[in-house]
Amino acid sequence: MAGPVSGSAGVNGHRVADESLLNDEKSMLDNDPGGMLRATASAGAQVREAAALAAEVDLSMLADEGRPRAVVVAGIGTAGLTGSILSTVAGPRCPVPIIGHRSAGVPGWVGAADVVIAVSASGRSPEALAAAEAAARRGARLVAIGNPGSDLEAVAERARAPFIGVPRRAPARATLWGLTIPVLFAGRALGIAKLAEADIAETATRLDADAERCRPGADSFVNPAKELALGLAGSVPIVWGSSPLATVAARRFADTLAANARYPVMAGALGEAGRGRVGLLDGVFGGLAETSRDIFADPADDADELTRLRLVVFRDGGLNPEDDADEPVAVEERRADAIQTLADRRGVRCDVLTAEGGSSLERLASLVAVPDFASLYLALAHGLDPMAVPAISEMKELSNPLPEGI
Ligand SMILES: O=P(O)(O)OC[C@H]1O[C@@H](O)[C@@H](O)[C@@H](O)[C@@H]1O
Repeated sequence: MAGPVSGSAGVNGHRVADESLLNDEKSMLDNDPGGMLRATASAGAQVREAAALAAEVDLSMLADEGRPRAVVVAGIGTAGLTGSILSTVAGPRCPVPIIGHRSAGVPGWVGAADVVIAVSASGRSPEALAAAEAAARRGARLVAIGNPGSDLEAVAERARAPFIGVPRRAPARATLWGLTIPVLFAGRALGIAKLAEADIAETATRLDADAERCRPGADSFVNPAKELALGLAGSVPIVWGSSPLATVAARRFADTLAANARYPVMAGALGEAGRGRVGLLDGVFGGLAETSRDIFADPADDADELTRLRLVVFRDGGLNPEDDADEPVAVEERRADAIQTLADRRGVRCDVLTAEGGSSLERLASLVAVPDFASLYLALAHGLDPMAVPAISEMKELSNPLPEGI
C-alpha cells in the first residue's frame, strides 16, 4: 500500500484507503489525537447527561403564554441539525411550524407570539448569538442551549430566558446528542414533542450498544462501521433517506463524511431524489462507468482510477402507525426497494441501513450511530485526523473581517 502523501497546502494523508490502518487499536487512537472516537462513543452518556441537565432547568415559562405561533431553532452546523430532529420527533401532525434557521438572527416575521431555541455547542457562534439577541429584542420567548459560561449564556441571562448548559467536551459535530436532548426537552415543554423517559433511556442504551459494536478494537468483519467505511472508500457516496426521519440521518452522514473523512457526498430525501437526482445513476460515476470500461484492461489497473458512486439507503420501516404520516409506509418501502433495484441494474453498489427501535428518537439514533463511526474510520483509513479540519479553520480565518487598524 502506498505511503501517505503531502498534498497542497500541507494536507497529508493516504490517497487510497488503507484497511490495515483500521486493524491496530493503539495506532488508531494515536491517529485520533483529538479523541473523536471516544467522543462519538459517549453518545449514550451524552443523552443521559443532557437529560439530567435539562431536567434541572425550569422551562415552564416557555408554555406560560400557551401554544406559540411558530418555533424557530437557530444555530449552524450540528446545532442547526437539532431543529430537523425536533421536527422529526414532533411528527407530521405537529400543529406548530418548526423552522430551522441556519444564518444569523431570526426570520423577519418572528415576534412576541413565537419561540426561539438558540443552539450552539460552543455558545459562541455568531449565528446563535445573533438569534438569541434578536429574539430578546422582539419579545419572543427564548431558550438557549450550549456551553456553560459562554456568551450565549450571558445573552440568555440578560434576557431572563432559561439556559440549558451542556459542557462542551468535543467539537460540535461529536456533541449531537448533548445538543439534541435539551432541544427536545424544550419541544416537550411547549407541548409539541412527545418524549417519554423510557424513550430517552432506550435511545441511550441503543447508542451504547452501537458504540460497543463499532469500537476500535472490533475487527472489520464484525464491526459494521468499519465495514461501511471500507465499502465507501474511494467512491462518491450518495446517501438517501426513505422517510423524513431517515433523511435527517442521511444529511447527518453527509455532514460527518465531509467534515471527518473529507469525502464529497450527496444526501437527501429519496422521494425527491427519485424525480431528479436519481439521474446521476446513469452518468460517468454510475452506469456509464460500467459500460465504458475497457474489457481488456487489467481490473487491478483501473481500481484506483475509476471513481464510482456508492449508494447508502437509510430505510425507516415507519414503526409508528400513530404517526399518521401523509405518505403511507408502503409507498416509502416500495421506493426504497426500487432504488436498490435501479442501483443493481447500473452496477452501483448499495448499502442499506434499516432503522430499529420503538420511538422516533431511538429510530433516528439507530441510523446515526454506525454511520458516525464509519465517517471516523474512513478518515483514519486515509490517515486523516478526523478532528482537525484545516479547511474549516482556514475558512473562518479568511472570512473574518480584519481587526481594525490593519
Ligand atoms: O455549535 P457551535 O459551537 O455554534 O458550532 C457550530 C458549527 O461551527 C462550525 O464552525 C463548525 O465547527 C461546525 O462543526 C459546528 O457545528
